[in-house]
Amino acid sequence: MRVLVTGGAGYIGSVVTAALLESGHEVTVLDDLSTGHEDAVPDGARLVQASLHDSAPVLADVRPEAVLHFAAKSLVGESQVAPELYWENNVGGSLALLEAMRAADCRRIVFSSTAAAYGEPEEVPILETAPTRPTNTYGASKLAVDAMLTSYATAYGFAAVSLRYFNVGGAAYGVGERHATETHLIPIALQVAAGTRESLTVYGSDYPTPDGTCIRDYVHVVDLAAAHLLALPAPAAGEHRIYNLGSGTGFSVQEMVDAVRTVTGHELPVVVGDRRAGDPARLVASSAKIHSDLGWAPVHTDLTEIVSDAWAFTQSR
Ligand SMILES: NC(=O)c1ccc[n+]([C@@H]2O[C@H](COP(=O)([O-])OP(=O)(O)OC[C@H]3O[C@@H](n4cnc5c(N)ncnc54)[C@H](O)[C@@H]3O)[C@@H](O)[C@H]2O)c1
Ligand SMILES: O=c1ccn([C@@H]2O[C@H](COP(=O)(O)OP(=O)(O)O[C@H]3O[C@H](CO)[C@H](O)[C@H](O)[C@H]3O)[C@@H](O)[C@H]2O)c(=O)[nH]1
Repeated sequence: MRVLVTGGAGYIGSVVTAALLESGHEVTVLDDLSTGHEDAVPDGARLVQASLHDSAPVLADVRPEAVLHFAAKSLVGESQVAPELYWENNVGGSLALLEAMRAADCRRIVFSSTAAAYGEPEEVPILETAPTRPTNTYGASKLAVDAMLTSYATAYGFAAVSLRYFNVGGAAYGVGERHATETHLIPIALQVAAGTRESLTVYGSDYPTPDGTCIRDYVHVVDLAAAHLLALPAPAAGEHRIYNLGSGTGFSVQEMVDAVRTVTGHELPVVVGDRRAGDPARLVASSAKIHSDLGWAPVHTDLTEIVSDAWAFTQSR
């Protein structure tokens, strides 16, 4: 297929671009390089540096058969203090993209949604039918785009899939997580191991979990890429599917610290700090739906493997 990947210079978008190229797809990346890197775009893909807001001429030129839409702002804390950036970029930008698709008669899309759409869960593992009550503007902006896709499927025959990622980790094809502003646990812990940061602050050790630290569901970016390839041709015209993507296993922050110590051999100084506002105690996905519909199952579920692959990337920089 001829595909357009928005956000293909970012962490997940660049890995999925490499996987698409490997499967024989023709890829154009649209990215404004606000948090991405030109050198992360895999060889073989064309980069057009543009914003989602200016995507119409790009769609008219490329005439893609499908769009994979990763481009977004995704810092939870920032979304709370500067919400306009999230409504403007994630919601306004996605609306501009959908309109550009409509004008170019491209009606197939896979969208990066998030576990943050659910907010504090009533039940774990989280099913797609769980209530969606985001606790931050980032999650709310992604949920708004999910709603947009449902209406574009109904009104305009879009074939759409929202993939709700849980915590993505690992690296592949020589690309990995690399942000000027880093908030995610694995890259921060690896910066400490690499000596570019002094210590890791664990946000709270008084949660109602076995070791008192938060539990998350870590999914390897390679498994995530495989899900995108399966999702791309799956929906019929007029259909909007929503799938969770996680490994189905929860690991605590403390277990992650232990894994990073094992993989890197670094003592990893840790400071126990206050809870971070809006962090649920336990987020674990049920990915049963995508398993039964598309046959997806995560393969790289070992925490050590996720951390090792991210560590190899960190060391390669
Ligand atoms: N990393 C995770 O654990 C995680 C979890 C759930 C969902 N997601 C979602 O997955 C997607 C990719 O996340 P990531 O971690 O790779 O982030 P990233 O910041 O590395 O990548 C996002 C890319 O989009 C580009 N971009 C942002 N706004 C743009 C705009 N208006 N026009 C054009 N390009 C723009 C950035 O330059 C960047 O290259 C995001 O939509 C994010 O919300 C990520
Ligand atoms: O320096 C840090 C960074 C994180 N954490 C903890 O580590 C866990 C993971 O935090 P991340 O920031 O790596 O990830 P989040 O769980 O906050 O966020 C992820 O899951 C969200 C769903 O709630 C969204 O999908 C979001 O896009 C995605 O990055 C949390 O318990 C957090 O409190 C620390 O203790 N110290």
